[in-house]
Amino acid sequence: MSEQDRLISAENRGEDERFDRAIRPRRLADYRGQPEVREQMEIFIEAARKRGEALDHTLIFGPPGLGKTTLAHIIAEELEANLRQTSGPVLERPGDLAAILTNLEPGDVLFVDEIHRLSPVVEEVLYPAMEDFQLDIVIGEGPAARSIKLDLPPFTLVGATTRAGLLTSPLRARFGIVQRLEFYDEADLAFIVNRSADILNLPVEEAGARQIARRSRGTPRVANRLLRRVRDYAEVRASGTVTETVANQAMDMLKVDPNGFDLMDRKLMLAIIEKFDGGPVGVDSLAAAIGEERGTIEDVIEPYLIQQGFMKRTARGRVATSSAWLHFGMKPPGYRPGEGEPGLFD
Ligand SMILES: Nc1ncnc2c1ncn2[C@@H]1O[C@H](COP(=O)(O)OP(=O)(O)OP(=O)(O)O)[C@@H](O)[C@H]1O
Ligand SMILES: [Mg+2]
Repeated sequence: MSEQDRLISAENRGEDERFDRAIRPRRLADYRGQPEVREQMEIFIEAARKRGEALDHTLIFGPPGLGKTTLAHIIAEELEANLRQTSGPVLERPGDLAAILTNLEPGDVLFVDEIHRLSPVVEEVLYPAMEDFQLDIVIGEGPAARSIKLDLPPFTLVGATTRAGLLTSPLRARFGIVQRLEFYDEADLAFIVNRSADILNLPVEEAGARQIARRSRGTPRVANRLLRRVRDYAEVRASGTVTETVANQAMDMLKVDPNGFDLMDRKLMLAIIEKFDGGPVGVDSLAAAIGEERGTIEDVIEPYLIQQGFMKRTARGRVATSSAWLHFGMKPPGYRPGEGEPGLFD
């Protein structure tokens, strides 16, 4: 199964985007969960507004589908500022960034998605722009080349990344506000499912919403995607209402298990257990063993498994925890009866 086909992949694609526009929260008050992030941003935004200044540059990081893009849009909305949007890989040359910067209005929010993928020459242009609202740029080539300095209006750079670790330290140091998004708990995901269902005019029973929330890998995008598939099932195989039974049947059919693990999660855990005796195994060997890219393992698959305690990252590599062995009905190495599920191997 490729990343494209992965039902609970947190990647964003076509159908999602249309649906996204309808259900994406637009104000901080509708941004569910992430209480610390919300409280801090409320204060920073209000303070900036009161002073009539641009908000400090803000870096948002966390695994895919947790709400980085959503939060960037909300920040602009709450500041009543224009949002200009671009991304690291799109800005190929310094001139691409210079063109955007010189068109900014005072107080604008410039959202740079995948900011860890900026090329070094483009990043150089960003440093003085962020720090002093100045643009240093070389025009022309050879002997005719000259360097010019331009003043920029005060603006807010909002950067988003799934990999804070890949940011260069000079870039990281230029963000006054750094927010890390966490996986969502079941109650928040159930709330998000109910809100989306309302917008879709889809009747969902509380227990049905709970089941979807439970199997969403802690990720709002996954919750919304599962809701859409469960809706299909409810309309074709049932009366159209998402009850607990309908939700469970639909998700069993989709092979999303009660922990929210899908085929990729299971493949990864099983590879560590069966091919590497439970680990530790280096991420590159693991990537080769399951035919996945290292980046996909690091960004998309393992953060949730680690957060749920099914996998560990150690200095010597990835390790499957006893929860992972037990999940597959296998006996973890060094397992003593009485730990984990009682009686299973007695
Ligand atoms: N806090 C939230 N409350 C309600 N819905 C949310 C929240 N965060 C995200 N969502 C929903 O989840 C979807 C995915 O969020 P978003 O696109 O912002 O994720 P992302 O972190 O930018 O992902 P990626 O890394 O793939 O760019 C959005 O369409 C939005 O509807
Ligand atoms: Mg995004």
